Amino acid sequence: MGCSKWRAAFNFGHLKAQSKLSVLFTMIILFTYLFYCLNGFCESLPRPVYDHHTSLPNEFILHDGQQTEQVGVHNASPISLVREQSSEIKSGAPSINISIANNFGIKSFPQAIIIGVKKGGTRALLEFLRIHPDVRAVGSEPHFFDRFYDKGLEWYRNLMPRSMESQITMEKTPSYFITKEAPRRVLSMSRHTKLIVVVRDPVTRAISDYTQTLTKSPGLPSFQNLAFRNATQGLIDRSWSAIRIGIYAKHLENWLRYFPLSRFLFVSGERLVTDPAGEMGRVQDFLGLKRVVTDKHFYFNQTKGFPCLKKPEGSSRPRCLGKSKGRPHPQIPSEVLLKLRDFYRPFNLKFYQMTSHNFGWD
Ligand SMILES: Nc1ncnc2c1ncn2[C@@H]1O[C@H](COP(=O)(O)OS(=O)(=O)O)[C@@H](OP(=O)(O)O)[C@H]1O
Repeated sequence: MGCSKWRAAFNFGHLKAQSKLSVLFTMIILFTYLFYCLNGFCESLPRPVYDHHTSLPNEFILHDGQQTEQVGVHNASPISLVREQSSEIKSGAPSINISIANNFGIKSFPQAIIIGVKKGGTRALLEFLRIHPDVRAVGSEPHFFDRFYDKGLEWYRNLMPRSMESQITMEKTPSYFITKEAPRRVLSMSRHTKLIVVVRDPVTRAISDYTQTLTKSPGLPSFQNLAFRNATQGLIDRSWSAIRIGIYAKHLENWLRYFPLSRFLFVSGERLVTDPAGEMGRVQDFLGLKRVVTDKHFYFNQTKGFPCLKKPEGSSRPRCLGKSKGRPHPQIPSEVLLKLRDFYRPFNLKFYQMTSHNFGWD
């Protein structure tokens, strides 16, 4: 009798230990699975290409003529992100995409793109935006919608940094604004894409553009030699890209064939220098972001002659943009400048009308 009691007690104890063991085992499996998922390994499962537009669940979005159903919301944990650093902000050299391992979140198509204009202040805008915790951006210019479109949307999405549900993905490629096919291509990715254009006085922009080319090719003819088709008649050479890019009204007309004006934000390149916080306020409102980037993030660097960041992302030290941003321009004869101003005036006025915004270049 005593023996059978002891045997029953032993069996019960054995069962208890077994169930404890199985609970422990299940928990180990669960934790391992969770750990792997949080590190992004679950993402290697095949997934459809979809538009990350949280406000439009289950909407059908066009991808180059094909319809793809948007699949639910993303599961992501709110863990702080290590961001990519743009080398441009440090050295002024063309940006190298230094991707620091960050396996949280997913790679989404950009919901907002800085589409132009070249030499408008696009790098400054992107770096200022990257301070915002809800913005994830590619450091380098992907040039997908102009140069690499044949690589396909998946290639493009893979270039994007991982982002959380609450964050927006962005990129900047200023040449999109003047690329004829770009608006149709962006539309086929998502008609909800927000488009930001940083515009600057086209005359200063042209000189800035020329200055950049001059640093790469020091033997370049003078600005006036390139700007005029016939110097004596004062005929401007519109085929020169430095001139052509500044005809903003013409390029915008092309974009407006595909996107409504409400999808655009025009940022003043001049105000981005004189009042970066004010302009950033407009940008954050347009992107539906909390106004996190404010005047406390900027200081005016007298030596550089431009606003710099007090504490850019991933750094505790103040930082200015590199040497290629804010270069001194060559002196251009005043009669050349006058002719250029006359040339651009009607286009500028048209651009003011189209955007309902007077940028004050005339
Ligand atoms: N904060 C700050 N620091 C430095 N530079 C600034 C800043 N804000 C605007 N800018 C102006 O940005 C101009 C370069 O424009 P982009 O960045 O659009 O150039 S690029 O198209 O990407 O090459 C650059 O043109 P240049 O002055 O001709 O070098 C600057 O005038």
